[in-house]
Amino acid sequence: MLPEASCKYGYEECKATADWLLDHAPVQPLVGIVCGSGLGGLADMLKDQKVFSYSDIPNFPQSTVCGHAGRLVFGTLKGQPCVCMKGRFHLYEGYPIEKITMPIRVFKLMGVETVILTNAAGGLNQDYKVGDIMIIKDHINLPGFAGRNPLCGPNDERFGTRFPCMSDAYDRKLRQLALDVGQELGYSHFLREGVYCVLGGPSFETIAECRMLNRLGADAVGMSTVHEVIVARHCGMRVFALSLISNQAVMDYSSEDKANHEEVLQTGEHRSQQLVKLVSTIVTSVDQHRRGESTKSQH
Ligand SMILES: O=P(O)(O)O[C@@H]1C[C@H](O)[C@@H](CO)O1
Ligand code: HPA
Repeated sequence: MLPEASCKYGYEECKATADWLLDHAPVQPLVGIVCGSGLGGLADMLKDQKVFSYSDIPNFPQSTVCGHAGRLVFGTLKGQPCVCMKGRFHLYEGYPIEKITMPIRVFKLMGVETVILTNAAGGLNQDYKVGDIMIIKDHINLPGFAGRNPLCGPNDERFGTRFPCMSDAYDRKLRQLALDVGQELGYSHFLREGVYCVLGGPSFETIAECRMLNRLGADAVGMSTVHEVIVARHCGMRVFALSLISNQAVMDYSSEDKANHEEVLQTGEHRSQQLVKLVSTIVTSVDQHRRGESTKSQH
């Protein structure tokens, strides 16, 4: 008998949701995008959209956070079929961890091969500025240290192996592609590569916590993404993730700065155009990349 939590958002529920969406969606997506706080504008880049409210999708959780609209958008980007979550779920909303990550498994069951995740994060690295975009090269799953991992519970082999590797979580080729694309677009001066640390939230970090996280090797701190990444890698999807440095984490006792959600949303608005351009160019290049790879493998 399986523990109750693992049955509620298990394979059958994810499959039912994926099948329902595929029945109603205009395209079968190959790329899945998750929009971070204030970054919902990313969904607007899709053409020929079909939009679903989360409340109309069977088994889907509901968004409760300002800056997360709660809509799933299907469409194409230069012919590449995509699905975009305009609104994600966080631990602090009170959802069980397997519910937060359920949409990622739905992506997989719809045929998504590459997942692109975005978030807003506080900058811990003293060289970072507000408005920088950090390509995530690795993460620290701090709740995981205390046993909060979305893969806890019985493992369903239909999704993946019991003990997935995470040292290669963030696809190296996609990271390089993003750096190349960023350079071509003239974004190198605000493009970084670093380590993202997830905390449970919803309270922002204390000064001592920020100092500790920075010493542990984190460049940015946030409240999402890592759980989705773990689930996406478990079921074999390629992952690329970006943090928008929406605020400087407060590291100094003489500082008067205070982290707040309004600033997070504002920075999202300011960088929205460049973020959309960067992600859309990456998505289009992912397709060329994929075609190139499959052409190569045929020879
Ligand atoms: O969904 P993300 O990680 O972008 O949202 C961040 C973390 C909190 O939800 C919120 C704090 O302002 O933004
Ligand atoms: N801390 C945690 N999460 C965040 C922050 C932060 O400073 N900014 C945006 N999301």
